[in-house]
Parts: sequence; structure tokens; C-alpha cells
Amino acid sequence: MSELCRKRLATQLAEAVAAALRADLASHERALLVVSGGATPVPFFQALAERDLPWERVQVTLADERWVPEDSAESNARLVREHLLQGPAAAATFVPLTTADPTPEQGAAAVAERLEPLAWPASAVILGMGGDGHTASLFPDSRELALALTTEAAAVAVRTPSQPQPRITLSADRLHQARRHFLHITGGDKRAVLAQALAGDDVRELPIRAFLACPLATYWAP
Ligand SMILES: O=C1O[C@H](COP(=O)(O)O)[C@@H](O)[C@H](O)[C@H]1O
Repeated sequence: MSELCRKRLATQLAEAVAAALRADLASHERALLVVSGGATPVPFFQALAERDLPWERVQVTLADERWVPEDSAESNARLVREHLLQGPAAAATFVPLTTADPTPEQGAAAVAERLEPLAWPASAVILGMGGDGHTASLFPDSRELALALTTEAAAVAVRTPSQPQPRITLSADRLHQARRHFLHITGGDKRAVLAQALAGDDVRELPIRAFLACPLATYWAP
């Protein structure tokens, strides 16, 4: 049953995101979509790829990325290429968040430069959330959490003791600027974390709280 629910959820989210892109493309030449990685978005990517959109006018980037090669099983870019940029959606412009530099600290400036020409503010940001309340790569134990929550820079390199790889994340400021925000989560554990986040206000404890103050269309299924 939960598999069917998650599929329906992904379809409904894809319809809402496609509508957002269509609305912005009616008045702008290009529209930017910011997606998250992890396991949850796969059926959403597949459903969105099937939408009838002028994909050649759509730009796609990531909310965050592990600093790994694109062919790594851990790469969010690989996930986007394999599940979203398929069929007509392959005509979209995809801007990944990694470079050939050995560390995200060395690559962050080049990534920021690559992001600048995109059609900001993004039409939509689809956030995920981990069981620790992280979203994008804003983790409770990231050394650069305070920086990522306050900087006006587009992207921040982050080191997180709980995570095996260094990462790069869009800053909270850049994510906040989007015209629409969606949260895509599944399962009872994440519902409980969201309920906990809604009941408090310390962003450093549960970074998802940074996005609860403005409209956050929440898509949840068991
Ligand atoms: O590490 C990450 O995790 C979150 C949630 O992933 P999920 O597998 O639990 O869906 C994701 O939003 C983020 O982009 C990703 O880098």
C-alpha cells in the first residue's frame, strides 16, 4: 500500500512542479528548478520527466551534493541524469554542483560562478529531509551550518562529522529566494521529525526549521 501511496504522491508533486514551471515560463524565457537527492525523489523524477513541458527552456540544479565523482552511486547528479533527464526532459540544462577539484572548498567558487547565470530566483525548490532534520546539506552537526544559514553566497562547502563525504550545499538564502518551496518526505519516522520541527524553533537542532516560516507545500505519504 505504501508503495502505491508514494507513487501517487510523486505524481501529484510532479503535477504541481510542472504547473509552477509552466506558470513561470509563460512570462520568462527560462525557469530554474532546484531538486534534492537521496532515495525519496526517484519516483518524483520519473513522474516529472513524463510531463509535457518546453524542457529546452528549463534549467535544473541540485540543492546539495556529495563531493564524489558523477559516476559514484552516492552522486545526486547521477540520480538526476538517470531518472529526471530522460526522454524529452533530456533537453533541460542541468548544472551539477561538483568540479574536478579534490575538495569542495577548492571547487566552491567555480560552482558559484557556474550557478550565477541561471534564472534565479528558482521557480521551485523541492527539499528533502533526513531523519536528523537536515535538509539540502544543512546538517545539525555541519561545521559550516551557521555560515550556510547566513551567507549571501550561492553555495557553501560543508564538512559534517556524521557524513562520510564532504559536501556542497546551496545556501539557505539562495534556497529561500525561490518562488515556491516543496517538502517531499515519506514514512512515519520523517513525519515525526517534521512534527518535532514544527513544535520548536532552534534551527541548529533541526535545520529544516529554516524553511518552515514561509509557505512550504508538504508532500508526505506513509
Ligand atoms: O543526504 C541527503 O539526504 C536528504 C534526504 O534523503 P533521503 O534518502 O532520506 O530521501 C536529501 O534531501 C539530500 O538532498 C541528500 O543529499
